[in-house]
Amino acid sequence: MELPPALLRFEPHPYVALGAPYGRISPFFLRSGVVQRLLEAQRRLQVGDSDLRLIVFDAYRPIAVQQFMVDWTFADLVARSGLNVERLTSKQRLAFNEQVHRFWAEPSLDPATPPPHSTGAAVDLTLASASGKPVAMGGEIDEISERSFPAHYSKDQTETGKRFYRCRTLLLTAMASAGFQQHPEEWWHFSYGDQLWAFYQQQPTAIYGQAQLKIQQ
Ligand SMILES: C[C@@H](N)C(=O)N[C@H](C)C(=O)O
Ligand SMILES: [Zn+2]
Repeated sequence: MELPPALLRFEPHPYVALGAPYGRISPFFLRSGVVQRLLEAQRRLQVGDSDLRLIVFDAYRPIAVQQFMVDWTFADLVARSGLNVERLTSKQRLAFNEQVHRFWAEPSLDPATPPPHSTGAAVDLTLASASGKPVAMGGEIDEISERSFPAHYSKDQTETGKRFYRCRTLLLTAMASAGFQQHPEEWWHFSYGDQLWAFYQQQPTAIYGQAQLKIQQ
């Protein structure tokens, strides 16, 4: 189902804005059981601070979009390093690929290993103020750096570091209380019922495989 209005979303959607090939499929689709849990996570969050909300950055990702984002991230990393993508040595190519795949799942077409977001059970999100402004979390969503590790600020004793860590902990606590599993290296990525969730929650199998979406007319 599409995200209900009670849950905020980033608009324009960041990957649609980059030209990712969604066709007429919504990037804000999620399994209805996952949406119910997100609403529960937002309720739990607001018990502690009624001014805070969840804001969804990304949800459903067809495999063609996963491939597009892997390629886009690779090209972006190379460009930021000042190198030319056409002139990379195989060693350099391998090193950039490693960085990309530390944060992005393989766009696998094998139904036995669906990328998390292709299941409709994974969501990238953050906290927002009551007016919908994203809260500073000490790093951007999708940032390829150690700042993305959930515990990055855990030992930072500066006032800003402590604030970032407190906000990340608020997000994690609300999401975990509704049954979500956080990605071990991405503070913004959570899932309920996919393979990553099953692995860390010690469940025998995932609940959800790759989602087969019907295009909305
Ligand atoms: C990088 C981020 N947007 C993300 O979703 N990462 C996970 C691991 C994925 O690609 O499924
Ligand atoms: Zn994600």
